[in-house]
Amino acid sequence: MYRIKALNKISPAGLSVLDQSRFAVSTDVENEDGILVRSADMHEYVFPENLRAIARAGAGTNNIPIDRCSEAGIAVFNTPGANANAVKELVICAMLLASRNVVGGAAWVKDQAAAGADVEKVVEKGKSQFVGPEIQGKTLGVVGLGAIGVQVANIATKLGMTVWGYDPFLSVDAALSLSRMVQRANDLETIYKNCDYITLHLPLNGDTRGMIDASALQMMKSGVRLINLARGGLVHDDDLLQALESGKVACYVTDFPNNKILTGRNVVAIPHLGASTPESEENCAVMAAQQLRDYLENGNIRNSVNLPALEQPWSGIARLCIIHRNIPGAIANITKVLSDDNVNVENMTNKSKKDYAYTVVDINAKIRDDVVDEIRALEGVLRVRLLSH
Ligand SMILES: NC(=O)C1=CN([C@@H]2O[C@H](COP(=O)(O)OP(=O)(O)OC[C@H]3O[C@@H](n4cnc5c(N)ncnc54)[C@H](O)[C@@H]3O)[C@@H](O)[C@H]2O)C=CC1
Ligand SMILES: O=C(O)CCC(=O)C(=O)O
Repeated sequence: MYRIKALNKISPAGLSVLDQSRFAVSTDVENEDGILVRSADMHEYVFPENLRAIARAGAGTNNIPIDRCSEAGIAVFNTPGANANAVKELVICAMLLASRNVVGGAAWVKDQAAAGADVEKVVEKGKSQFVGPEIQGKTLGVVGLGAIGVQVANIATKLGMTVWGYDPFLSVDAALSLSRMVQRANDLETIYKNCDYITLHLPLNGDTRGMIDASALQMMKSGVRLINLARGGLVHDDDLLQALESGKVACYVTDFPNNKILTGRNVVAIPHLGASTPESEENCAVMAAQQLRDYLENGNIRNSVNLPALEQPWSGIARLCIIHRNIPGAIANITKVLSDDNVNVENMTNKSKKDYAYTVVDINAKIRDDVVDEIRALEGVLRVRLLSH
């Protein structure tokens, strides 16, 4: 029985992937084998000895200490694309909210009613203060052309916008999905200087933290509208507050409000609702649970952010799953331990991702615990699991 801890509310459709006869899922299980998580901050999380995998039902993994997981031989999964449509739809909404001051207008109407005014009369008099431009004919800059950015860029062309996209690491899949109407920018400056609307769709990491700072804002068009449904940390709050105050930024719509940014003028704050649709929550939960199950039961890896993709059909009665450093001699050392003990390898796959590698070995005979321990003790080996079929 595998023990799975859910650190956030996970859609029941996802939980149903984990058959109750083999998986015990709860919020308070101890020494868990796997974790299902959405946005819970895991940076201070103490890993129990048994923990083998963390599945993030969502895209961003900045809430998970990836390096610490890798060193502990814990696979981290996410669910690329599973919530992209939900975010795309909210970005369209955000662009309109950034333009038409629906939020300000709606609050004003309620205030009028509360103050005893005849609302039908005052709306016609007062509405001019909420005038805002159309998005058709304007220029949109999309920073990050992954699962979400591509969808946003493509649909914006259909809304009559001129669209620029920037992504220095554009994947082949994303390039193939991107509309030919979207112009590729070679640098951020092109986006900053040319766009009336800028929307962020890239991960928060050491390179991107605080990228929207005074120097970036200075390059932008006066009255630019900034949409951030990616992560709050991409923006330097103090610099943005100044730009809002001066009117350089006409509106900032964020899915990641904090107390500081909420003090700014023309800030539309959404409580992290980008992926909060039943469809997206279900997609993410199902995908995360399937990946977690396949890893725990079969050692297969799909959509891991710290380990290579590897899927091997079973061809023996037992399977060794070895996470190790990506160093010369690692595979030779493993096969030597096996051959010294007369263990015949039926099938074997090795894949690497940056500093880490993963080797799956199928064998058709029982293997002694001390042989597994010998592999565990090899230089660079981080985690060994023995699965049976
Ligand atoms: N508000 C919400 O509820 C949600 C927010 N997100 C956020 O949106 C981000 C993007 O999500 P997806 O599109 O699904 O991820 P993705 O991984 O498919 O796309 C991210 C893209 O950003 C690009 N990128 C990386 N560094 C870059 C840089 N320095 N400059 C420009 N592009 C760069 C990558 O090459 C990749 O194409 C996530 O990392 C997450 O932080 C994602 C889903 C829901
Ligand atoms: O689970 C959620 O609601 C957060 C989604 C998100 O931010 C992500 O997928 O990166």
